[in-house]
Amino acid sequence: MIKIGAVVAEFNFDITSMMLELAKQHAKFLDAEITETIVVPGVFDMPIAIKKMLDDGNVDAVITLGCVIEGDTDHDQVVVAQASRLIADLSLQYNKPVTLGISGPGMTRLEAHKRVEYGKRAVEAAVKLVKVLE
Ligand SMILES: Nc1c(NC[C@H](O)[C@H](O)[C@H](O)CO)[nH]c(=O)[nH]c1=O
Ligand SMILES: CC(=O)[C@@H](O)COP(=O)(O)O
Repeated sequence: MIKIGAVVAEFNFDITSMMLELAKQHAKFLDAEITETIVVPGVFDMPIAIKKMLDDGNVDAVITLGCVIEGDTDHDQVVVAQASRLIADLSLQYNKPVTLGISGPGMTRLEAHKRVEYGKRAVEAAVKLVKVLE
C-alpha cells in the first residue's frame, strides 16, 4: 500500500478540511492511504513540515493541501510563489513526490470552494509518481 503524508493549511480550514476529506477518499480508491497529517498555519509555512515528514522517512509521497484567497494586495502571489517553489525543491532534494494541492492565487472564496477537488488531484499525482518512479 502506498503511504502518503498530508501537509494541510489551517488557513481557510472550512475549505482545506474538505480538500483533506476528498484526498483521503481518493487515496482509498487508489489503494493508497494518508498515514500522516501535519496541520500548519498557512501555505507559506508548509516547507518546514514537508521537510520533517521527508526526514522521518515514513511515507512514500507527500501531498500539500491549501487554498490562498486574494486580499487587497498581491500578498497572495508571494505566498503561493514562494511556497510552491520550495515544495518543488524539497521533492527534488529528497527524491520523493511532493505534489501541489494548493488553489490560488488570484482567487475569491467562491472560486476556492469550486476547487476543493485539488485535494484529489494531489493524491492522483502522488500515486502516479510513486508508481512511475519505482
Ligand atoms: N492569505 C492566506 C495565507 N496567508 C498566511 C501565510 O500562509 C502564513 O501562514 C503567514 O504568512 C505566517 O507565516 N495562507 C493561506 O494558506 N491561505 C491564505 O489565503
Ligand atoms: C494571501 C493573504 O495572506 C491575505 O490575507 C492577504 O490579504 P491582503 O492582500 O489584504 O494583505
